Amino acid sequence: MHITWNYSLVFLSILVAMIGSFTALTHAQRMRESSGRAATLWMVSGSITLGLAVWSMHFIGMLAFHLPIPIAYDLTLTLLSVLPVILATLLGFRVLREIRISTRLILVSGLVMGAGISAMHYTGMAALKMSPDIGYNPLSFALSIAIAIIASWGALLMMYQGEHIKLRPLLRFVLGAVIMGLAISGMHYTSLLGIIIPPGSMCLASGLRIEPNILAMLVSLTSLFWFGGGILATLFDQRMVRQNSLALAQLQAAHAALEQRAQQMAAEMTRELRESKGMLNLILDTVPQAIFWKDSNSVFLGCNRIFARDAGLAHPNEIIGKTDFDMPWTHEESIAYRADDHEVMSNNAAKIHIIEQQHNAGGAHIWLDTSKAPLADSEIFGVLGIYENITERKHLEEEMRIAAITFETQEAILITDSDAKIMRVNPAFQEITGYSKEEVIGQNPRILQSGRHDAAFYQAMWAALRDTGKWSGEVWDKRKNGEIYPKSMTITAVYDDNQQVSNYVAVFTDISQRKQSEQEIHQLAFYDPLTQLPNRRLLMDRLQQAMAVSARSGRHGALLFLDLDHFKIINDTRGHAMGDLLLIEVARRLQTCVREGDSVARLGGDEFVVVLEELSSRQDEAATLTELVAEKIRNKLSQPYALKEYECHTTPSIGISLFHGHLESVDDLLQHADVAMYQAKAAGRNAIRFFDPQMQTALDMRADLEADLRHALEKRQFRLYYQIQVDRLHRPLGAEVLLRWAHPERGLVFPDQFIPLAEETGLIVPIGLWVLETACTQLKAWQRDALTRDLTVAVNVSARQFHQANFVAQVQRVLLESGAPPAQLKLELTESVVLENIEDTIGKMHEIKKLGVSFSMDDFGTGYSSLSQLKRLPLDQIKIDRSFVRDIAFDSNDAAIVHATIAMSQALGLNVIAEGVETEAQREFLDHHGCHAFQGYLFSKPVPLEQFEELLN
Ligand SMILES: Nc1nc2c(ncn2[C@@H]2O[C@H](COP(=O)(O)O[C@H]3[C@@H](O)[C@H](n4cnc5c(=O)[nH]c(N)nc54)O[C@@H]3COP(=O)(O)O)[C@@H](O)[C@H]2O)c(=O)[nH]1
Repeated sequence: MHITWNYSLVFLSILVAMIGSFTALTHAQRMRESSGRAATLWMVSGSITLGLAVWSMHFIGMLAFHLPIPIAYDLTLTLLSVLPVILATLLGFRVLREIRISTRLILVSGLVMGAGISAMHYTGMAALKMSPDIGYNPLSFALSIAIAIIASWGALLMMYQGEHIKLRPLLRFVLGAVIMGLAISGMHYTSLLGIIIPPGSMCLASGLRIEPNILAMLVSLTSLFWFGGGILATLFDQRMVRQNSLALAQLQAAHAALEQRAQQMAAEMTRELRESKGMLNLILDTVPQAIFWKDSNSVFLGCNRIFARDAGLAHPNEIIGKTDFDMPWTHEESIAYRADDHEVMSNNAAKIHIIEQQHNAGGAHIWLDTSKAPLADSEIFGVLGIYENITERKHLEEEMRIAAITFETQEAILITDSDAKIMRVNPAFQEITGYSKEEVIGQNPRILQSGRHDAAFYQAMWAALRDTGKWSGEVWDKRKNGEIYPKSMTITAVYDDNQQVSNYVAVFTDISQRKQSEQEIHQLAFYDPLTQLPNRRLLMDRLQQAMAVSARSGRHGALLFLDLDHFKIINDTRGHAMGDLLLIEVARRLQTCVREGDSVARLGGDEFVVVLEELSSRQDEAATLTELVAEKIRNKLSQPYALKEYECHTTPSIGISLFHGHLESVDDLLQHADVAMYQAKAAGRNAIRFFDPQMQTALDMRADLEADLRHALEKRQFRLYYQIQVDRLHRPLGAEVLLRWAHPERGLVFPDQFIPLAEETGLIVPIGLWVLETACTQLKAWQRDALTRDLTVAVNVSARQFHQANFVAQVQRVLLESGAPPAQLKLELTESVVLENIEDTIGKMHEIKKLGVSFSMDDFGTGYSSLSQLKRLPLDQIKIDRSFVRDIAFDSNDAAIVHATIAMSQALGLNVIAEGVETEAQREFLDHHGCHAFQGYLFSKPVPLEQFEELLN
């Protein structure tokens, strides 16, 4: 079908498209420059404007399109065709609202808008309602759509990415509008160029049928009117915006001026504030206390330098935002601080002088005096704290407290001024001296002097104080009651800052007790507690001194060793208490016998030593003088002793050893005197003997004897001799076994020579047992012979042997083992054996008697046993000592003693036997006076067993 064109309308359509595009783009620009609802309004109006521009261009373009058939437009579709383009533009403009418009956004927006334009066009074409339908050349169809999209992109790129093109914005807008207008109209006419309307086609639309030129004019005018309104609105809005901008600029200028002024004022205020803050900080840092302030949550807001230093911070500002738990003090301390904060804030009341300890940053333990107060304006917003480090003060207080306590000590303290005038005394001083402080303050300490020290003593004291500032020593002073007492004192001079003595402090203790204890200890250590005489230790010391003196002076000295004769018997018979009294009296008498420079000592028991000094340079003279003293002593000690109700007698045996310098040792000297004393004893007691070298020989012999004795038993050197005991008709009653020592060199040694030694060394115990065993074995052997079957055997038992704890068991065992008849065994005990621990003796004797063994009291009359004691002993026989028998015929005393002994034995129902019977006269006397059993050389000496048995035959 042939198509013709009205080119005026074509031109008009393109113009409308461009003007509409321009209007729409200005709206789009306003949209971007506005915000909120205004932007939306511009977006909608721009979309409608572009839609209208496309639609008007299409409509005018279609009026320029002439077909040879009548055509009309379906009104509804024609009107509806505007919607796709409006909607697409809305969508495209919405994209353009973004602040930053990227190329991608432009591509999207252009695509949408191109699609909208195309949609509008082909919808508008459909409004023709051609029959058959209009066909489209596919190439022109595609090209039309491409032109719509590409031209839209071009317009938008020009608008929003065209800043590189050096054009004024308005020109860019115009160019954009031209491109957009070309896009719309290009699309339109490209599409129409490819339109295919077959011949015979008919337009079925029944729309408006108005003169196309008039309609074109109407549409054009309406559109242009719209576009003009739009441009006006844009211009108005721009103007408004410009005015607003101007107003804004003015406002901003005013604001800037105001701000500048404000800044000036702020700077000024800041400067002033800085100055005042600086002053405040200066004040805070100058205050000698630590200051801090916290908010209501106990978070630090600030502090001064002292606090910062205590907290270990380099600068006070570092405290801000920290809490106590960030500080170096302990967790517990932090809790306590926060509790104080809370208390202060909740009570709205200050808390002052909280004395507390804290661990500061250096780890030191310090004392703080803290005060806290609430910080408030309209309400409490924090707490202000201030504290002072009072550690020094605390230490001072502590020292003063200690000093005060020290002053209350047990030691007396006296403080004087530099002139020695008493200023202060403590309670201990008052207690020790008896003076109240009122009595002594203002006085000179010399009121305490006892007078025991001379002026030199005090001069030395003051000299020491002057030279060293100190004196200590022991002083004898006087109490108020006049009692003189020793004290241990230290005086210290106190100096002032100018090194001048300001005070003297004397500290002393009463050492009376100590002195007394020392004295007691000394007494115990060096003196015999019973007699108060020097003991062995002190004697040795004095002896050393005496020898030293002798060495210097060349004069002889003498050592007298005394032993009381038979003291043991007195002790045992009269009791130890009486023995003690005797020893005390002996000591007293001894002291009266010597000069002041001489010494009397007690070695122990009944042994005393006297040391005589400075006798003479000649030995013979010294010996004579010593003998005189010894004689005096012997005489004095031999006088009766009245001990309570008893009268006692004793005599001393005195051994003397002279000394001259250090020729011999102290021990040797003592031993020599001891040996001499034994000589005196051996000489019958109550005697005086000087030590001489022969004595030493005897001593050595004794040592040799002891060595031999120790091996005698094992070497079977002992023998038993038997001495017969007979009745008045000379019939054998039995025998006393007597010990002999058959020594290979010494020959036959008699008991007197070794029994005392055996007693001393304890060897008597095994020896005595051997005697008992041998005697019992013999007794048993004799049972086999009628001649010997009834004989008794008497065995001597020594003290040491008898007092063994197991002596009874020993006898029992020996009897059992030997099979000897106990009734024929007789044990001979001496008085000294019996009287030593008499209770034990009686007990043992009873036990042995129960075994069937009998007892004979040996050497009767030589001891000190009393009748009352004898009565208690379970004796069977009394043996009259040979010393009484010897002179029985000549000595009436001995005769009387023997007579009395026999009578007493008879009275007590005891047998009596006499030993040492050597003559017929003695035998007759004894027999005549009632003693009918005899032992002595008259009948036989002690003989070996074989001779004894021969004797029986
Ligand atoms: N503990 C023990 N002591 C014993 C033992 N054997 C002896 N002794 C004691 O030794 C003392 C001396 O004994 P001894 O030298 O044997 O003298 C005895 C007789 O020989 C002697 N005696 C006897 N008759 C006479 C006499 O007529 N004249 C005279 N001059 N001497 C005589 O007497 C001694 C016996 O004395 P006694 O024992 O008192 O009966 C002696 O005292 C024994 O104690 C022993 O084994 N154990």
